[in-house]
Amino acid sequence: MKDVIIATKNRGKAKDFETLLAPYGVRVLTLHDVAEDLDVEETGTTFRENARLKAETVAERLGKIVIADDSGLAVDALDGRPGVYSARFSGEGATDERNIEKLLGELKKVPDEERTARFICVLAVAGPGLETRFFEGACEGRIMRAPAGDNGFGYDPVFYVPNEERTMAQLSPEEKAAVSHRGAAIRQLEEEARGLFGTEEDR
Ligand SMILES: O=c1nc[nH]c2c1ncn2[C@H]1C[C@H](O)[C@@H](COP(=O)(O)OP(=O)(O)OP(=O)(O)O)O1
Ligand SMILES: [Mg+2]
Repeated sequence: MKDVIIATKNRGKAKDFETLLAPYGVRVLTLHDVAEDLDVEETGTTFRENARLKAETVAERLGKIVIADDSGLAVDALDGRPGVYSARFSGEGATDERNIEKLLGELKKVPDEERTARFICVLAVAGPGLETRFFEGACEGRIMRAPAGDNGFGYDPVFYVPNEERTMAQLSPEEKAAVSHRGAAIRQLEEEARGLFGTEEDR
């Protein structure tokens, strides 16, 4: 079985990738499996810069092809915040719960029709002797007034997906894969980088 290395320590993200890559019959490995000690500082100011940092640092360490995901939530009423700072939105020791609390607090006075937002995902693929490539996806939605649903991770419980009439956390993993920013980015990658997960015959 072919291994695909994702340069992440986020287990929720890793689960998303397992669902997304299930059709390819590959095994998903994360930093927990291949380089637990490695902590890449996300010093960039764009998703692309941070995705590059994570992918290239880990690819260099391992001497293998690595995919990194840098993603986040852009809220229109907050001029695109928290954006690249989504994971650190509530400051030192941030958790998904605290980030959601801060977000709902900042949006308290924002009326329903102005609560539009999007999830953004940039994937970077790096490897020895390869020029790093990028693939992007987005998913449009609205920020709820209270969390709903137990699936997924991060801001999923407060991200309402209009077409599904549910929050991201109320979707099954397969349903999320079909509509998410991460799903869109993987489909871009699949289109432009055929062979990365093995040839048709390998599957
Ligand atoms: O599908 C998603 N559903 C809900 N929330 C999401 C999603 N995708 C990104 N997010 C949020 C979580 C975190 O607050 C930030 C990602 O930050 P980001 O630095 O890319 O990931 P991370 O620090 O959790 O793990 P790592 O850097 O090891 O991959 O955006
Ligand atoms: Mg991170």
